[in-house]
Amino acid sequence: MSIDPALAFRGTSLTFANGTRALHDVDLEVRPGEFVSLVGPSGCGKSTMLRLAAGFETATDGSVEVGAGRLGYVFQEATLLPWRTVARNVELPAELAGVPKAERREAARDAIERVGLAAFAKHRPSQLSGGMRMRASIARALTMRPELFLFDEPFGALDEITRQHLNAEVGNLFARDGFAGVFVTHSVPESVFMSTRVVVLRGQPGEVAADLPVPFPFPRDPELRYTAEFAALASEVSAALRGAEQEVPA
Ligand SMILES: Nc1ncnc2c1ncn2[C@@H]1O[C@H](COP(=O)(O)OP(=O)(O)OP(=O)(O)O)[C@@H](O)[C@H]1O
Repeated sequence: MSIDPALAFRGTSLTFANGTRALHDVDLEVRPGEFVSLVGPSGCGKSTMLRLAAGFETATDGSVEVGAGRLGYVFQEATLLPWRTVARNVELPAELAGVPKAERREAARDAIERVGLAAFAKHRPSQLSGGMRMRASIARALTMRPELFLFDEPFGALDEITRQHLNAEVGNLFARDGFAGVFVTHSVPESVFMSTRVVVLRGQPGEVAADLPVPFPFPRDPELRYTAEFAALASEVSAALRGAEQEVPA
């Protein structure tokens, strides 16, 4: 018996009201237990795909199906409220959803613990590093126990070491919780390290140019990055990306 996809784009196209064609006839399924990275040239529609999955945009042709389930969304910016502590920021989605106080405090405590921020729960965002703010943002999404977890280039502004730590931590969360993940990035090594599949898009309008499985088991050791198998796959993704960037837009 096949499992229903957590997310499916079926012949999906989106043209914005101003005439910009962002996506053209995209077919992509993400199943529970898959972590799919989207890479592609700037403007090829990666963020638009996440916004469609979250219901912030509507397809102009084809459909976007999201399996019945809870959604987590982590943005490029941590988007924390500066006047609230980490704990109060993390409990905000549950608060807005009307979850009773004791229950949402417990969920926030658990999520903060899991991203390694327990000692900073009472700090305000301005007292944290960029990496810690992003951890808080991930914890906030975790409180909703997402079955589909969307990441819009969350680590682009971080230094390389912090980024690699967070790559491994999100990988551990994925290995433990088994959500379906969709992760937008401009980094080829990050896409390979994080994913069970890398989807390369070309634009504009955005279309799927390549879909490459990544066979390494989870949890993944950061040292994986220095193996020959990893280098071979990363160079395959880079080649597909170079091909996608050279194509003349329609
Ligand atoms: N609300 C909007 N109205 C009109 N055009 C839009 C809107 N949002 C995005 N676009 C356009 O749609 C195209 C796809 O944008 P999108 O942000 O999805 O690309 P992206 O691949 O995520 O880019 P980047 O890698 O630079 O973040 C771009 O040409 C962008 O300018």
